[in-house]
Amino acid sequence: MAPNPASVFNADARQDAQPITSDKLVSVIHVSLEYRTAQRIVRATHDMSFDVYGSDRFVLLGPSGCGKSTLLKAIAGFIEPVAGEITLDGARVRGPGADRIVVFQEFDQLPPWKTVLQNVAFPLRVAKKLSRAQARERALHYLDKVGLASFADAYPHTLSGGMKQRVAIARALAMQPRVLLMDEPFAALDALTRRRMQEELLKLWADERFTLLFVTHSIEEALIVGNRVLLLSPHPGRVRAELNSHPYTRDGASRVDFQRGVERIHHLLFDTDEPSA
Ligand SMILES: Nc1ncnc2c1ncn2[C@@H]1O[C@H](COP(=O)(O)OP(=O)(O)OP(=O)(O)O)[C@@H](O)[C@H]1O
Repeated sequence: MAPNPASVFNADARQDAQPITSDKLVSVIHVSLEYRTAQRIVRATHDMSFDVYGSDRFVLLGPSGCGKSTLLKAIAGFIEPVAGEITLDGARVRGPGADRIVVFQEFDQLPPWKTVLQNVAFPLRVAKKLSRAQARERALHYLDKVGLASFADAYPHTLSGGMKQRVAIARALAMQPRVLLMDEPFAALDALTRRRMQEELLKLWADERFTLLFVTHSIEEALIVGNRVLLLSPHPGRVRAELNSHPYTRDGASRVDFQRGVERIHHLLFDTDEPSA
């Protein structure tokens, strides 16, 4: 992808908005993805390229059908490209692995027969081969990070949607993946909880500096969560633009700046007459 993408904000803000590190972690190189059914072939993405750097909060943003989820599944290793390749640390992605963990939108991603602690600890024992005590310790550490240490013995059905998503995030982070993949993780939450979860995610990121690849169709969410935002157009999904974002504060100037960013992205996504960057 272009090394110097446009900034949605003013020139001063741009310094904040470059990739966080220079370590190229995930590369999507001329990737096309398809679904084949008995009746037809659906091309979900066409010739897409971009790079995600270590500690990036990289957002895929676009309207329904632009292939965001498909792309995330391909990076997770569940779908193989029909053209191009995806690499992680320079090695071709050939299937799923514990180095890429996905958090989905659905609240039912936690086995209901396991407690919160067991939900977080179990994959650590299986995939990371930690002892029971080590897994418990690490699970409790990440449950504490998401504010749920006191719910360790609760079962998922007793938790709110936001709490379930926090458990899913703790479970993913506890695995310490190379990339955390999130597919509209807050889309099914009410607006207030969604906003709080976005802030909590940013706080977690500030503590842990994990690499995040986040899918959303909300422009506001993309600007809040991401430091880099890839805009996609649909049918088939293609890269429309890559933009930098930057952390914004609650002061008036920042809010105006934010609103301008939202409008600019809206224009880039939906108007055929694109303004120059
Ligand atoms: N299992 C499937 N079989 C056939 N076609 C599919 C399948 N899943 C997705 N598609 C098609 O692939 C294209 C991309 O879908 P995808 O779900 O990746 O888009 P998206 O940007 O994530 O959309 P949304 O925001 O609505 O989830 C769409 O045209 C969709 O109809």
